[in-house]
Amino acid sequence: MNWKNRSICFALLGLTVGFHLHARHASDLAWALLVLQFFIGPQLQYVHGCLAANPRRAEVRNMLLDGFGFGFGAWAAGLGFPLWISFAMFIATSVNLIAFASWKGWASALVAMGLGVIAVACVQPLSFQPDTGMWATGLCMFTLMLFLTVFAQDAFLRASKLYQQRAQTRQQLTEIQALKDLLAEQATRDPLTGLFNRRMLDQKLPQLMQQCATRGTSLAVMLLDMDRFKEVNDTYGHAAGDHLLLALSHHLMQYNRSQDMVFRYGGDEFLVLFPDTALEVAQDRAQQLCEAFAHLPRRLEQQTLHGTLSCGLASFPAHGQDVQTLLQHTDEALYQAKATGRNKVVVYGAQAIHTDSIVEPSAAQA
Ligand SMILES: Nc1nc2c(ncn2[C@@H]2O[C@H](COP(=O)(O)OP(=O)(O)OP(=O)(O)O)[C@@H](O)[C@H]2O)c(=O)[nH]1
Repeated sequence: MNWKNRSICFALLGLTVGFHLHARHASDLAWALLVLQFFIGPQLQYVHGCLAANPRRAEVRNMLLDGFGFGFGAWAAGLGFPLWISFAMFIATSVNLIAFASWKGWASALVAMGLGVIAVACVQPLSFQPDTGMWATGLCMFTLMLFLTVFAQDAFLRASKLYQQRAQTRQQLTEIQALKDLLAEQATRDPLTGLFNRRMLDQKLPQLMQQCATRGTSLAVMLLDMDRFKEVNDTYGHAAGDHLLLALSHHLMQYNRSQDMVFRYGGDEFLVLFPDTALEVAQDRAQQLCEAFAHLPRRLEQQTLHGTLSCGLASFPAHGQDVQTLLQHTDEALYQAKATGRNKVVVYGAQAIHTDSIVEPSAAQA
């Protein structure tokens, strides 16, 4: 309970006990104790709580002290257990401590109050005078009601805050998950073309090989490389080179069947996987793809860029039964295409086939 609510509830309880003391013509000592416990005490406890290294523990200590002090000890037992006052004090102490430590708190409230009774019993015989006057009873009921209301309101505010925090945490978790998904997606994509990168190839190729092996089909692997691409960069600049790379990636995606997968293998090299595809079919597709690309003029500002492609083809399981061998043989086929004049499709272990395309060099007419 906060300082304001605590001060008000204590003042009202002090007033209640005051009415009772007045009716009984209490001694000056009783009045002094009353002022000390109900009016000065909460302020001292507040200061103590603020200065404490562990405010929560200090608050529990304060409540136990309350239980001992105003509970059965100094007031309830000392005054002969006035019914309403004792009841209100017991409820207040119990509820406070239960809120902090559940049933353990309730037990400690009982112990604190019991010690209070024992303390009184040590100095005077215990008596039982349950009646209180109308004012004391009425004020006591009002105080108890106010205390419980304030307590419930406090609980409501804390629960609302907790609910809000949970909602925020859920929202943050959703955002973190979205970011994680985005990062995972970005980690598998080439930033320039948006195509899958080599990391993704490392995941997908073994899966597709396994899939084709299970189905008894073949997987064709095509490795493409732009011919004399360095000249494009050198002649027209890096941006023009990027432009051509993007054009090629769009072209590959257009020629792509839904089951095929296109990867940027690195630099000006692209790799296409044709699952469940016979080598001859893949070869035809490669042929068409390269020819179409070579005939496709791409305008960049004042220039028209042309590019031809060299292409190596290999097939699983015929040309390699593991990832490394298959890629190595595809690369060798591409190397052969380059070595034997570029602008052609070469199947691993077979004769090169010239692409019916424009004349090299690959780039450039204004
Ligand atoms: N514009 C651009 N150029 C790149 C990029 N990545 C690599 N390159 C360039 O691509 C060129 C690749 O050249 P190579 O494949 O080695 O040689 P080439 O000129 O294509 O000749 P051949 O392959 O033998 O026909 C290099 O000049 C790289 O700097 C890129 O993202 N953008």
